[in-house]
Amino acid sequence: MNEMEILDGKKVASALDEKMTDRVANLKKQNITPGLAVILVGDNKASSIYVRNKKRRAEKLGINFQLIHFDASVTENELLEKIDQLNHDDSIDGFIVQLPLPDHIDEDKVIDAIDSKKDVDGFAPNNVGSLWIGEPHTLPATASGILMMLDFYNVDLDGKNVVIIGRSNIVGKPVAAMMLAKNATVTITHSHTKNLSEIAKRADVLVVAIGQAKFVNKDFVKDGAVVVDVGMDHDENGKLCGDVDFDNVKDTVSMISPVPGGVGPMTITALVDQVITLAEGRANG
Ligand SMILES: NC(=O)C1=CN([C@@H]2O[C@H](COP(=O)(O)OP(=O)(O)OC[C@H]3O[C@@H](n4cnc5c(N)ncnc54)[C@H](OP(=O)(O)O)[C@@H]3O)[C@@H](O)[C@H]2O)C=CC1
Ligand SMILES: Nc1nc(=O)c2c([nH]1)NC[C@@H]1CN(c3ccc(C(=O)N[C@@H](CCC(=O)O)C(=O)O)cc3)C=[N+]21
Ligand SMILES: [Mg+2]
Repeated sequence: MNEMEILDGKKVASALDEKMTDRVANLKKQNITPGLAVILVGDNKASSIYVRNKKRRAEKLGINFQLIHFDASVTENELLEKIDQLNHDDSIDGFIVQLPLPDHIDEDKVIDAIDSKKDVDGFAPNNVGSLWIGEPHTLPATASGILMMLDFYNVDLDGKNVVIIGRSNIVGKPVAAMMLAKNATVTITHSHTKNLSEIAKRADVLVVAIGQAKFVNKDFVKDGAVVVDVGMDHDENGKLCGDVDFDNVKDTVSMISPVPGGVGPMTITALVDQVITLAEGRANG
């Protein structure tokens, strides 16, 4: 049995909050308050948790947080109008449109409408392009938060075999880009992947982002692997859980991020860090 270490996102987040609080205080001396807006459509569970925790953290750090909550029946045009307004609102440094959107709305069209300078999710096509070729303007928050967390625990990615399960634009692909930039050997897997557990078992670092409660068990995990669980799922009792069956793998892994208390708080840290950085850019004209 291994000595297992918890990748404690909550702890890392509070450690990094101190520095961010100082940066916000410095901005306020220059009469600048970082501004973050969030557009939420409908009431997706994972999205609602995200909104609640962002609001809490933004208020704690002294960031101006604005929630725009539309009913699921909102039209694409109403949404695009709101985006245009935020693009031109000087008090808002960055904003995000929470995904998924209802089926009657074209996600690509919505993302395209976001001014890439305010795109704190890093979703706009030119930000995605910059991420893959280097020197990105903004970084997708979840991927960025995962890298901050691994860095905090001194997990070196250079030369490591990384396997990512899930290829979404919001998690899987940006994690791949960022880990590739750290010289990891990256494999991206998805629902068409054959022999998934065998491939996953080759990973030194396994990142799971699929949205299937407790899907990954020890058949997928090499002895001593580092496991990052991105899932925000609910178990059969309606309790929040991840994509990884924590109890099943805990004696196999060397490190694992729990749900809750792992990647979630780090996503918020990365998002807020980015908003503060954009506000600092505004302060420096
Ligand atoms: N903590 C955080 O900060 C965040 C958490 N999340 C959570 O992470 C999870 C994933 O989110 P997201 O990336 O948006 O999900 P999506 O639904 O957009 O993508 C899921 C991906 O997983 C793949 N997949 C689904 N089932 C399987 C399977 N059985 N085997 C292999 N691959 C599979 C899909 O494959 P295919 O492409 O072939 O369909 C797809 O690529 C969710 O629980 C979500 O709530 C998301 C964002 C941030
Ligand atoms: N455009 C867009 N960008 C996103 O980054 C995005 C999105 N849409 N849609 C929804 C998902 C989900 N997501 C979460 C982030 C943090 C927590 C979080 O704070 N989790 C806490 C929950 C603790 C609790 O309050 O119970 C934790 O894991 O400890 C949850 C979910 C970001 N997402
Ligand atoms: Mg849609």
